[in-house]
Amino acid sequence: MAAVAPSILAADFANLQRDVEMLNTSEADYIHVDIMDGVFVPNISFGFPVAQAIKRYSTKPLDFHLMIEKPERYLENFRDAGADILTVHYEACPHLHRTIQLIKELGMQAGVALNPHTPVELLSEILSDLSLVLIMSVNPGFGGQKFIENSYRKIYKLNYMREELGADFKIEVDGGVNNTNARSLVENGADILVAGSFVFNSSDPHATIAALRKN
Ligand SMILES: O=C(CO)[C@@H](O)[C@H](O)COP(=O)(O)O
Repeated sequence: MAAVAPSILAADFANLQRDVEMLNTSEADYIHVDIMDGVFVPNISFGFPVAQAIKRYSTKPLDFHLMIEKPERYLENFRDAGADILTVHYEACPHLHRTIQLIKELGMQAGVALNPHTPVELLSEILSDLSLVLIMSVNPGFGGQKFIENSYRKIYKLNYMREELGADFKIEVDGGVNNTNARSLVENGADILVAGSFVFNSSDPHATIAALRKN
């Protein structure tokens, strides 16, 4: 059984309260919140006021994915905005170990995301410190992109490393996730499926979330 984290990036922002409440009454395990700064990725999503509004209405744990340069500047702000899990990018953190420690000291679960070109082996020295590793299966910045097939291999390798270490971090996959690849992703070791357009563009998001969870 997979956990599902619908990505709020694909919601109708003019009806954000309605869409968050729709997720509250679904089987979603988390709400995935994408923060983009227009520097680390070529897109800007939203900032603290919108994140706080999501928190105000959500009854689900919030899983924040920071696609921003130097995320260590804002860890406390995201804790205050309601993050339960805070994921930073390997590629955006020169002092990743310190950033992870700070996230944990602030009482959040710490995650690290990897861009499609970044090998999972680069995390070997900090895997035991993490609650989550996020494998990007598209280049970050936009919803609705095509799934990158090499992601299966990365998840398989990361799952092998997890077993070797006896570690218990979760493996999350994000980008182009749908009902055609969800089963293979879980078979290769993914625990949490992030899905944006596949959930929000479906005619019955509740049924879509429930079906993804069955993988
Ligand atoms: O982080 C990102 C994109 O950078 C994702 O969370 C997307 O929002 C997923 O959207 P879909 O590919 O599922 O439409």
